[in-house]
Amino acid sequence: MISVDEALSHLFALTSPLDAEDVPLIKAHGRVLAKDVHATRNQPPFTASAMDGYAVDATSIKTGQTYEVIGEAAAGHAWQGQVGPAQAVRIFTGAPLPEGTDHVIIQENVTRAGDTITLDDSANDTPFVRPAGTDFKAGDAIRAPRVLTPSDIALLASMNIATLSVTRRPSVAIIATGDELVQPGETPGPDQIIASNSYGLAALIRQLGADPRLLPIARDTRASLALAFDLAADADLIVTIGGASVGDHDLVGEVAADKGMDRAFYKVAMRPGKPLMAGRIGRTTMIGLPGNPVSAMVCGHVFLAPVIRKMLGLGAQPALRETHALAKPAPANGPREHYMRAHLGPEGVTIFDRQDSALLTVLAASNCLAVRPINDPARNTGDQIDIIRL
Ligand SMILES: Nc1nc2c(c(=O)[nH]1)N[C@H]1C(S)=C(S)[C@@H](COP(=O)(O)OP(=O)(O)OC[C@H]3O[C@@H](n4cnc5c(N)ncnc54)[C@H](O)[C@@H]3O)O[C@H]1N2
Ligand code: MOO
Repeated sequence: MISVDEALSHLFALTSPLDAEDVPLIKAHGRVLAKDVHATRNQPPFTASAMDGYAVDATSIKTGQTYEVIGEAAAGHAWQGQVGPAQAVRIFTGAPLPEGTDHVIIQENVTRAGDTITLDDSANDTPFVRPAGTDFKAGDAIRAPRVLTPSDIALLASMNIATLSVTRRPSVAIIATGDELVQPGETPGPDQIIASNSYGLAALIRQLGADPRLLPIARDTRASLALAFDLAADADLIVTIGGASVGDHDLVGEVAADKGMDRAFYKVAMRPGKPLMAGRIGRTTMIGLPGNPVSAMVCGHVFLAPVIRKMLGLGAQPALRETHALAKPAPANGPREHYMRAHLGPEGVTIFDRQDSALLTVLAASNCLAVRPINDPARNTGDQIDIIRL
């Protein structure tokens, strides 16, 4: 058995970042920027008013000063001309400041009579202008790689970037295996259960920015599994679920070998997730996850997520860990790294008592995995412990 770190290194060696494709800005949210982007203009492109009021020359401002209002500037409608001493231009938020002005007096601070305004004593020193290029300047960069957020999309739009280069979404084929499985919504026989892992993993894969493809459930026969592998052949990543252990009906390893899998490893010193396997079939990486529902989901967070991030060009990093205090004592750990279902709250980390890898209710109640190193001794309330957020 190899360690979790060794398994991850093997998985990173099996995968490379995918190529890039161009997408319109409206489709770019959540995608990974593949090439640096440079602003094509300054923002604002001119010195702009930040308020509704009157544009004047700042040196003229004093209580009681009067100005003749000689024109109007609105957003999208600059006032052309030169503003002289004792003159002002009516101005609105977003309008370019006219020549000869560098200050906006907000309209609340003047008294207007016809075309004359008089400054109140409440006029202050704040210029209420946004100099050209205060937000960004032409040539300023947004660096790749980066998962594009809604804020990034707004900034890219402002930079006048209509199309951008993003990493292609990995296509991930999911093969659930087992005679006992039916799809959600079907009527199970008395000895059948519902395929849950495939749906949970598909959700995780989509959340990570990849495209999950659910294949029909493969039955516990070589022919059915072989057909599923053939259907998955054009995927970037094949994920099988179940059939990975040592039972007579655990055929995934054998059929993958028939399909030419170059196996990188089988079995990892972790709980849950021991019967994990991985390798390459042609150009496609294959990860065989254990069938127990919680095992499959934990392996999804610990292995699948870092692999997908690497394929997206986000680097080869294990799942992010944080350290928090235990809210409750934890028993000693054994010879496998243990990813314990737990809840992180204001009081700290509470590890659930029930850790059976078939309990999806416990997983759903968890918001993190508490990571216990091999042979970690018993821990007390207040001890620091590593967690991975779910
Ligand atoms: N003698 C041994 N038996 C087992 C060992 C072992 O080392 N020696 N390891 C155990 C561990 S740990 C795990 S994990 C399981 C994993 O076995 P498989 O990957 O072969 O999984 P299956 O036997 O196919 O299924 C296990 C369990 O999970 C259910 N299952 C499978 N697929 C799904 C799915 N898509 N959705 C929901 N549930 C699923 C399946 O019905 C079984 O109940 O092996 C132990 N045995
Ligand atoms: O390792 Mo199994 O994945 O413990 O349930």
